[in-house]
Amino acid sequence: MTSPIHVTSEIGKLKTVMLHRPGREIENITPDYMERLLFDDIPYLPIAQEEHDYFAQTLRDQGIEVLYFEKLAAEALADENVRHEFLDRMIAESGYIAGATKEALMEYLSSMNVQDMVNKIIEGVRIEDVDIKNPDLQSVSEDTDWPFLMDPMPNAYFTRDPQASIGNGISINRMTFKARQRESLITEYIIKHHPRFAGKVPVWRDRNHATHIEGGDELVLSSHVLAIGISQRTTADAIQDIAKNLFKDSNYDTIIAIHIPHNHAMMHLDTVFTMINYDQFTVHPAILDEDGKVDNWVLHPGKDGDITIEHHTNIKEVLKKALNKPEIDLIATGNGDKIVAPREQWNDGSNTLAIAPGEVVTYNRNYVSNDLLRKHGILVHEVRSSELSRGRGGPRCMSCPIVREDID
Ligand SMILES: NC(=[NH2+])NCCC[C@H](N)C(=O)O
Repeated sequence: MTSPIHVTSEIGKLKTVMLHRPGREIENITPDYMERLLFDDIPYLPIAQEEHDYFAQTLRDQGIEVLYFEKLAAEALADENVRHEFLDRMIAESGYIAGATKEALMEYLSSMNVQDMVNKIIEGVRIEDVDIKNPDLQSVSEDTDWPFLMDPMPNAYFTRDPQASIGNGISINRMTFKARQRESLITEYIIKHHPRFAGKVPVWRDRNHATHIEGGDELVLSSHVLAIGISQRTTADAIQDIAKNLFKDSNYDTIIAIHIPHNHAMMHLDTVFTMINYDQFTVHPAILDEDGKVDNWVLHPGKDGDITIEHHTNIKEVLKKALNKPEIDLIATGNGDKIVAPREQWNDGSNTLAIAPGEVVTYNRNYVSNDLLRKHGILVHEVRSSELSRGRGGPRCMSCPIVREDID
């Protein structure tokens, strides 16, 4: 059976992509909840939506099919039994396994049409939204300083992270912070129950794990090579685990695990390193030492399902070998300037979305990095970025490729 997912590189011509249009969840951020919700500021929703529509249109203008996460979710939940099971699990993961609050949430959400229900779950449910008829101890003793029964998911517009398309399959990710963990439950239902995907997509690793991995760390460099960040969000043991499955069941035989600083500004590998052409990458100089080196480990299949691991520091040499290229061009964010590089990286200057080899979508605010990309022969489509960038994610974070043309 042919899989509806096909992604064998970071750069092959993008054919289908999944986005989420930011909704009212963004208006459920306040200064007190910002940190817990992984935001540094509060975007102005109408402009964020305009900017997002502009991003989606930029992709459509290049002939790319744009699917929406929230729409796929509603379609996947069309069947009443599936919807009931989903609500049960979503409410449980939001903190209510049984009891009066759970029943009230069940009743409130199931009374809506499916799309409104999905949107409401992403938006977050406030205490006063539901009527708890027969209060129990949990419902009366809840922390009333926290206004939500179900937390908002303001990071949902970063569709890169809850899952990652790899070859013909997908990894459905156990995410690190509570603020994002329920996003991949929605992915699980899309993959299991949406007619486009159901029964057709191998799952390389599901979300039933204690170890974490996020799509921003999972880079598909070719039809058999991946780079995965060891980062604030992705643990070494999760990489080893997905490696085991991929080496057994897919064409992937090489994983370059790259160690990056564990902090909020560089939470994923794709905030500091992205592939933009057969032999060109963006890189934030802060991940490299003075000699341009960074700790990385190359994983290959060994004997009897084992994995071999080699330690390296010269990332250029590792990439040349893995991709079979005589040279690799690493393009420094903000041209490596002491001020410009961290400023533009903060606003996702390294977070480029390649839509074809040598053709990328970037935020317009990172003009130094954008000009440099052009000097290196890259075709750059700039998109608006005043509000979207406040969530600390750029065009790569805001998109989950579903189909790309092969490059090799
Ligand atoms: N692939 C990425 N770099 N995604 C960025 C996600 C940003 C989001 N605020 C978070 O902290 O999770």
